[in-house]
Amino acid sequence: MTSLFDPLTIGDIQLKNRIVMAPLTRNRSPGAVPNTLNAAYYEQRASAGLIITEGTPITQQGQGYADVPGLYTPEALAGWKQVTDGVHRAGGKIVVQMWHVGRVSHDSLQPNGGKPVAPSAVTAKSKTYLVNADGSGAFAETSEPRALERDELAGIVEDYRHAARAAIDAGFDGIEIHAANGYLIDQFLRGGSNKRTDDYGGSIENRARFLFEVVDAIVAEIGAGRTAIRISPVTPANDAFDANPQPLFTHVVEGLARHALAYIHVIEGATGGARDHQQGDTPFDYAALRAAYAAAGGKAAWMVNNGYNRELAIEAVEDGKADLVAFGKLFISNPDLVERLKNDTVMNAPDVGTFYGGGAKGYTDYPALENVA
Ligand SMILES: C=C(C(=O)O)c1ccccc1
Repeated sequence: MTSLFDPLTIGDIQLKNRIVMAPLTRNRSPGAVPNTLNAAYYEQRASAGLIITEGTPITQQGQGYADVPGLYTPEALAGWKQVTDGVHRAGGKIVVQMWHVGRVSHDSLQPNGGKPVAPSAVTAKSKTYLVNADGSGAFAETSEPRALERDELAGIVEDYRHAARAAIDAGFDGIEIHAANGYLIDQFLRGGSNKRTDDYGGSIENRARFLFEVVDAIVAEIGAGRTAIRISPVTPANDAFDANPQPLFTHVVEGLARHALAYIHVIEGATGGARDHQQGDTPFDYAALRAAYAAAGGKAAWMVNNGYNRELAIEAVEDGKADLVAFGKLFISNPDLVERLKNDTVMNAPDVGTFYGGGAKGYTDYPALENVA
């Protein structure tokens, strides 16, 4: 029987276990440049089978929150090289989550203070995180976006391709395309945010077109075995909504089956919330989604996330419902989570007040077991 603690090869990447550090925004990279504190934080967690970095914007246009690390300047790429070197020295594997926030942004973060971009000029009922002149951080209403012109889309696909190449050159073992949580790619997918009347809007096929163009470009650049994707079929995060998610995401995974990707990462339910959250008339059927992916020839590892504890995670892998389980908050407060799960030991409780912004407090100062008196 397969165990959560067994090794696994996903695409071109060999993992020592099936426990994944989920992408976690922490807003601790001023100037969008990863720093030595970030490197220490990730290195502390290198016992994970796989680390997925926090969301990392591919361009300034794709930046929606203050002090998140980018993937688009030489300084940031040098900073990421520090991170990947440290994780590899500690025996870990790490992929970067490539992020374009679309409408979930603020004019003050955009090039020349312009409007954020989106499939349509529909403002997200959401907030983003800004850092004030005095260094204090605060959440602010997202700005009204402008609709992307059709002839701008190829340029953004090129930005994803270019960033994927830069990520591999910075030492990452692969990349995860952020297609979840109401950000740009998800905005194209969902009917609530995509009101386009061209061939990128309307039908499910049209709304998924941009996603597949991004996936195809990245696979062509770095190979399918280093490419993965995160989706969130029913999350309401960042005002994401679609009235009929099952056929929409069935079409998405059937299209993804064309490539031998490393993994498919699925957020079950509302991100950070109820696992049984529902959008549309019927509960979402995750088993049917995976079955549709397999029926279309998909062979990538299946990663699940949201609200998993030790028991649920062990059961999901043993029952064959998942190949990998991603943990978020538990990895924030337990750098040695793998050991704690393996030995079923006590866990450090996460300090919600230090999730976003700040320094070492609530970031690199959580004790590992050997440091617990
Ligand atoms: C990248 C994020 C996501 O995927 O939801 C995020 C951004 C800000 C705060 C929490 C999470």
